Amino acid sequence: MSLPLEVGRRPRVGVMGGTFDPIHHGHLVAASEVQAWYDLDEVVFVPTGEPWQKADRKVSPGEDRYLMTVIATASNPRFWVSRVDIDRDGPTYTVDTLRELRAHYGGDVDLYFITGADALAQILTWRNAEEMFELAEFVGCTRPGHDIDMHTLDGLPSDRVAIVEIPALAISSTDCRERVANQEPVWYLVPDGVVQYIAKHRLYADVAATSHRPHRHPKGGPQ
Ligand SMILES: Nc1ncnc2c1ncn2[C@@H]1O[C@H](COP(=O)(O)OP(=O)(O)OP(=O)(O)O)[C@@H](O)[C@H]1O
Ligand SMILES: O=C(O)c1ccc[n+]([C@@H]2O[C@H](COP(=O)([O-])O)[C@@H](O)[C@H]2O)c1
Repeated sequence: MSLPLEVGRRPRVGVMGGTFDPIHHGHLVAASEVQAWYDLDEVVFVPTGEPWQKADRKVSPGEDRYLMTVIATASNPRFWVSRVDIDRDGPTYTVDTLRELRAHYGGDVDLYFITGADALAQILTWRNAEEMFELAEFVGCTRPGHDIDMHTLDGLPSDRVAIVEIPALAISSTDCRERVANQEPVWYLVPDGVVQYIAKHRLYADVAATSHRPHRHPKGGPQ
């Protein structure tokens, strides 16, 4: 489902694809910033079905990632969540996502695919990259700890790729999963409803934990 879009101009829609295992405030801030910068009518969040570039690690069931994404985005009238990727069998390719979304809007739409700027450097390894750039413009959000070397953008069509600086949120899903496994808080890193969903469904309990607790300093400091 999506909003009735503004009559009289070609709709502008952001596409925020991600594994969202779990969705966190870094994702939400990126989507919100790009929505504002590009005056987007709406942003559709698309949880990945089978993220083939993450095949070496365990990913939570699509239904859990979909529901957490719905919970996280529910309060924003410009955000909605699509099942196109989790309902498609086989590895998820963005070119298929963009084709399906374009069909959903009847073809007459400008799509903006929102991604971490670091991910842009890998984008030529994605399936049918050339067609992807015809289907959407790509907006890379700068992300703390992932400084972008502009040379990594060589080879990308400059008229279809933009970089947007967003407020620094040093949050990653990996860190959230490790915190849960280690019984450390994820409050305020992910939306409140997502904290509750993770606890209720006992997600990430078996993830290898790495402690974030402060080390006890021999001469005192935080206890
Ligand atoms: N803190 C953040 N700020 C801005 N963009 C982010 C942030 N974290 C992730 N992204 C971007 O959001 C998209 C979806 O990311 P994904 O679901 O893989 O989250 P992640 O935190 O990178 O996950 P993981 O740690 O499991 O690899 C990617 O394009 C990624 O670059
Ligand atoms: O199309 C591809 O080949 C491709 C390869 C890697 C990632 N993607 C997409 O990029 C988005 C972010 O992926 P990830 O793995 O960082 O969560 C998500 O929508 C993925 O489907 C797409």
